[in-house]
Amino acid sequence: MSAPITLDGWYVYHEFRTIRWDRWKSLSEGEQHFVLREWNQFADEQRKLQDARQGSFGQFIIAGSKADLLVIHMRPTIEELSQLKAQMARTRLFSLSDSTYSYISVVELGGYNARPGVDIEQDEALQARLKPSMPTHSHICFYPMNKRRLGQDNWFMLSEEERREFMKAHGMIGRQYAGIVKQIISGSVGLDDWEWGVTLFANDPLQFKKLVYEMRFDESSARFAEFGPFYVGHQVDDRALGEWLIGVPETN
Ligand code: VOV
Repeated sequence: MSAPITLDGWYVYHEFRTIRWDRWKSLSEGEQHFVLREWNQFADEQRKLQDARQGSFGQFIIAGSKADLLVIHMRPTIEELSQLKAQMARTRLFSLSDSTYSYISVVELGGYNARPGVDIEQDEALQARLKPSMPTHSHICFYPMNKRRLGQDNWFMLSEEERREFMKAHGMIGRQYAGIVKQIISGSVGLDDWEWGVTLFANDPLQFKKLVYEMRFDESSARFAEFGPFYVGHQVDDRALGEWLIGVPETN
């Protein structure tokens, strides 16, 4: 039994934050705008790097009370992610918030995606999947997961053929959501507490529920999947982030 070959791309850093609302509310409006301007400047630098294909960046507001904000960075190295952590820690927005969860992983594709005779580095379509720009869909869903190792349901004891069959059925369900839900699967064995990070993007958050529910009935999930905490939210530009933090007067 040997581990399947994977294609690994950029490292991924999910950082979840909760705002210290008491401290935020104690700032004057001018101070709040200053905090936002500083953050927007940082975000702008990240978007420029993304445009130059040197990394990937997204900012999201998370629903529910597990977190308020999610920032995602992708970079070629772990060191760059640690640099970004320190850079963000130096911003006032991060001084006014606490980390509630973070996740480190690396974008992962099945080895069979490599085309025979084609250099992976020269395969533009593959490179775009291994080093993805942040999808522009309005909504995001993130959760970490494991494949079970329990008695008869031990994913890692299956033969290559069995695993391939399971993943084929899994992929068939996923394909029905082409153009509706985009997935970034990142491997985290040896990097973080779970084996994979699942980051889904869609313009209609109900499609997350439909897809994940459908997959629950598929054998690869029904028998083998174990899940960590789920997060759902929406992607924000700088203006929407500012309005969410400062509060906009209701119009009626
Ligand atoms: C948008 C939907 C979608 C699509 C099209 C899709 C397709 C595919 C394909 C073709 C492949 C095979 C490897 C490769 O070629 O990349 C995978 C691989 C994988 N997936 Fe997936 N997946 C989706 C979506 C999707 C979801 C929603 C989940 C969470 C499962 C659930 O129950 O909540 C998931 C998980 C995974 C995982 C953990 C792996 C790696 C497992 C391993 O052992 O290697 N995935 N996935």
